[in-house]
Amino acid sequence: MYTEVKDAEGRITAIQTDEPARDILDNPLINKGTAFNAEERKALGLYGHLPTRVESMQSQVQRVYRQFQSKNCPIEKNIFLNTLHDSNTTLFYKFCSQHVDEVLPIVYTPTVGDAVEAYSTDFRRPSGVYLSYNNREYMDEVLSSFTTRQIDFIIVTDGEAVLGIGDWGVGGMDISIGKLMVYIICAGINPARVLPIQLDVGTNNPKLLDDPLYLGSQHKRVDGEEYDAYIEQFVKCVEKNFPNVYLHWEDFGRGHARSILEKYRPQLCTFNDDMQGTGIVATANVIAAIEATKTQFRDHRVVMFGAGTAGCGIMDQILDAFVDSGMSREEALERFYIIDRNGLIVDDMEDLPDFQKKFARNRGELADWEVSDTANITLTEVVANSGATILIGCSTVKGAFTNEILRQMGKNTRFPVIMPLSNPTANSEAEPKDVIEQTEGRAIMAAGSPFDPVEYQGKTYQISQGNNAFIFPGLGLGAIAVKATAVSDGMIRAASQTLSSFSPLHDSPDNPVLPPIHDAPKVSKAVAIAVGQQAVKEGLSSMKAEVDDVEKLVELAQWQPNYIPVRR
Ligand SMILES: NC(=O)C1=CN([C@@H]2O[C@H](COP(=O)(O)OP(=O)(O)OC[C@H]3O[C@@H](n4cnc5c(N)ncnc54)[C@H](O)[C@@H]3O)[C@@H](O)[C@H]2O)C=CC1
Ligand SMILES: CC(=O)C(=O)O
Ligand SMILES: [Mg+2]
Repeated sequence: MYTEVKDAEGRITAIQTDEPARDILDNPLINKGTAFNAEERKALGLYGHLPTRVESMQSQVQRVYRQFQSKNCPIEKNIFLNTLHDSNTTLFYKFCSQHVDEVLPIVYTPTVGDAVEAYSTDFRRPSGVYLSYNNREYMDEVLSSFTTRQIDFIIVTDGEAVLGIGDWGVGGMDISIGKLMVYIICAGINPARVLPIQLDVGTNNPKLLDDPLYLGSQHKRVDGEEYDAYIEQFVKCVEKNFPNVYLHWEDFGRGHARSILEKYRPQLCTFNDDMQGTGIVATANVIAAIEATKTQFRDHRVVMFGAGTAGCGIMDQILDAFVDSGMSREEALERFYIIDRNGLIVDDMEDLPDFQKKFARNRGELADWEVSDTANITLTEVVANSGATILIGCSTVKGAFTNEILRQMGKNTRFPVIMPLSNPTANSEAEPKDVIEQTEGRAIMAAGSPFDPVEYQGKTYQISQGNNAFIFPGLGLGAIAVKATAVSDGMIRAASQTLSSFSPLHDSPDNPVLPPIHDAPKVSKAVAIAVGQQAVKEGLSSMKAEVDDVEKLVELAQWQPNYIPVRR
């Protein structure tokens, strides 16, 4: 056991522990390895357990960097960094904070996708909380065992729709862990106060069902009423054991993501990253693009390819932005088109889910469109007939934005907004190089995963990473800083407007739409302050005292990856 010693304002100033020497070195949250100084080594009984030389943290970081660089491929780097995380968490985050550009693609998209797929074959040690449907009677017991420390954040997944790679069952644990790392790198969430959780309800992935090494429950996914009851049990246990927690849902399947959020949003401080986080980033980009190109919302037509959790989540928020600009909802909806597996969603299609229905186009309005099959109107046809100015992809379909489509976007408008957002890199709807070339360098673009800059006609184009990583860390930090009781639409709008205000497009339409990803920590702090202020304004802060300085609360809630004294 260890306890945090805090000053009057709640900053952690020291760690007090009664653990034996070996346990201290095995506890990643307090271990400093070779950086334990002489005084600590003496007090904690560490002599003999460490090589003689006392190192500075910076010297440790240099060694980590050498070792990191010596790894031959991204997945080896991922394994190396996760091993470091599990042995010395503070050093891991210090290293990450100094090498954000190099580290994010390794602990997050795209490499985390490979780690999820290889979860069972590459398994080394358990990490996070596994809640199995088959052992559901122990759920409360398991969660209550984590109440010895303060938990501010839970990220939970059931692994059904991980990034764009599909159902990876228990391997989804690595996406919960990877996202928490992004929270900590970008927003300075305290790593001792987070809990990654995987709800193991089985898998429908035939490869996993046949794999003798698969580590999850090897049966088809539990669904329907049993699934809903399991989620209800989970939420109740979370509320009971962690009453003030921020509950983040990640990569649930299309059939569950939205219904879970809608059900629990009124009662919990909760957030769905794929729907809401992605929506905030895409909307921020659209707002920045419209402002920078000095156009009006009413001049635009928005096409979404892939009308699932992220796609419709994005369209909901862009719709709100159109309405905020002064249009009626009906007028705004006339400018929206969503496309799924059966082509453009039209109101005479049967069995449309509610989240698609509201964007369905009236069949009569399409009478003069030139299409080859009215029962399946393709993306190419929608882009040509609608005069789309904004094209977004959340379909997982690599290369869906063909050169013909990209060229048509360039014909439709001077500055087309093109966002192939599917992850990981291999699922992107378009290669940035094609987007730039086919639109003669005029596109305002963002992709979901990181891409190298593109050279075109003597100019270098930086490719923005339109990923919810720009938002969820700051949104979460802002919410916990003021002890928010909910994540309201107002807080979401505040996040989107703040991110938009950071857009380099405001200086010139030739600039990237988003700042570089290494600015995510700066952006996250600003987002946190705006979100916290909005929560206070809406009466959603549960702080006992009146809140007058949200910036200070945000700073107090932030953890820094620095060693602090450890003593007996
Ligand atoms: N950049 C970012 O921050 C984010 C990106 N995403 C990405 O968006 C993609 C989708 O994720 P979710 O919405 O969670 O999945 P989802 O499964 O809910 O949605 C995907 C949708 O695409 C449709 N689709 C599949 N094949 C299609 C085809 N050939 N033509 C038209 N539609 C097709 C599916 O029917 C489904 O409605 C993933 O690649 C994911 O990585 C998701 C969240 C955040
Ligand atoms: C980024 C993310 O949340 C996704 O691709 O699912
Ligand atoms: Mg996701």
